[in-house]
Amino acid sequence: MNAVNGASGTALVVTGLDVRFRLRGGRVVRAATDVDVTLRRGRLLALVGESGCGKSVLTEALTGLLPGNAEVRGSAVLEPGPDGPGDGGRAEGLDLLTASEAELRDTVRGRRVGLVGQSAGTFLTPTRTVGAQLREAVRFLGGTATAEELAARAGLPTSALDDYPHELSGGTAQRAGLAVALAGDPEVLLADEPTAGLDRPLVDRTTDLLVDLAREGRAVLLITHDLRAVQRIAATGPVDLAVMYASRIVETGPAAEVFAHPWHPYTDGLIGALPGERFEPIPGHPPELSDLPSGCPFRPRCPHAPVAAPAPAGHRPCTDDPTLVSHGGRAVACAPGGPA
Ligand SMILES: Nc1ncnc2c1ncn2[C@@H]1O[C@H](COP(=O)(O)OP(=O)(O)OP(=O)(O)O)[C@@H](O)[C@H]1O
Repeated sequence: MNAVNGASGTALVVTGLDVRFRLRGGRVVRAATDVDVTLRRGRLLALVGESGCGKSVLTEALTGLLPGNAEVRGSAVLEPGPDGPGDGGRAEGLDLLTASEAELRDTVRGRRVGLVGQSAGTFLTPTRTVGAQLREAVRFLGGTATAEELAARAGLPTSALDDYPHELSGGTAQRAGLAVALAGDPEVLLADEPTAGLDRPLVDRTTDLLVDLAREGRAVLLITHDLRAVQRIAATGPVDLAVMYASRIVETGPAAEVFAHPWHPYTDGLIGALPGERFEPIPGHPPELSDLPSGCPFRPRCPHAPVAAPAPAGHRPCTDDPTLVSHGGRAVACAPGGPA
């Protein structure tokens, strides 16, 4: 195992991703708007934002699992693997948004892009042991690791290989799901709320594992509501942060830097709401994605918006522009708290 050993560089580049759901009656839900995200080998990208802002839709778009009423634009290029062109001999990368279902099934899902979901244990077949299912996943995906090696990699006790899924605790089931996701030795790992429902020590163990998997050379996307968990791993790990609001990324950058100096007022509000920080919730609610305002969707909740007083000393005036702009290794929309 470990086709990814110590790899670095870009693994997956999402550019201008738009996802819209057309509903009966003509209503349109904008679940992703002009999303730019880069996953790098050797790093974990934590994607945070309030419920319903479009985080899961991103992973569904990347794995070709969006429902039939979705309209998708943009690109999501899976770069050639760390060992060169690899699957299909492609040197130019594979756009996951236009790849055929057969290509995604036969060369991408599980093999190059692994998926870990919430309650990972629930997708395991109830009538077969975890070990049997792990061995089958390795065979099917053409992996080389043994079930025991995968268990060790995912922090799953070897004794759990003889258990049936219903015999696993929540944390052990989550690690079983992680072991299955690693069966094809994917270079990209998408983890959507993998710590939901776990207690704090298990949250810490799971997030530490994901950081370790990134350190080995994988590109890891962690979607979570748990900003506190991200703050903890950001202190020492190779962790980037992307903050999503109302279908748009509003700020990205190295997580430790963003936590120390958030530029976007929404990022500042999320961090300020943490226990140990100001512990103040952001007033108001996110807008309906089927009724987004023009300009900046955060404007109605923003303390720096034009309706409020003129920009306080040391802050730039609100631009009402939701476009993400790069500043060095970071990018931010508007940024009243950002670089002058
Ligand atoms: N098939 C669908 N048809 C219509 N709207 C959808 C569909 N799937 C998702 N949505 C909408 O897209 C938006 C984004 O959903 P998504 O699940 O990505 O949010 P999220 O940020 O992951 O939320 P949470 O943190 O609660 O999981 C939501 O408003 C959701 O209602």
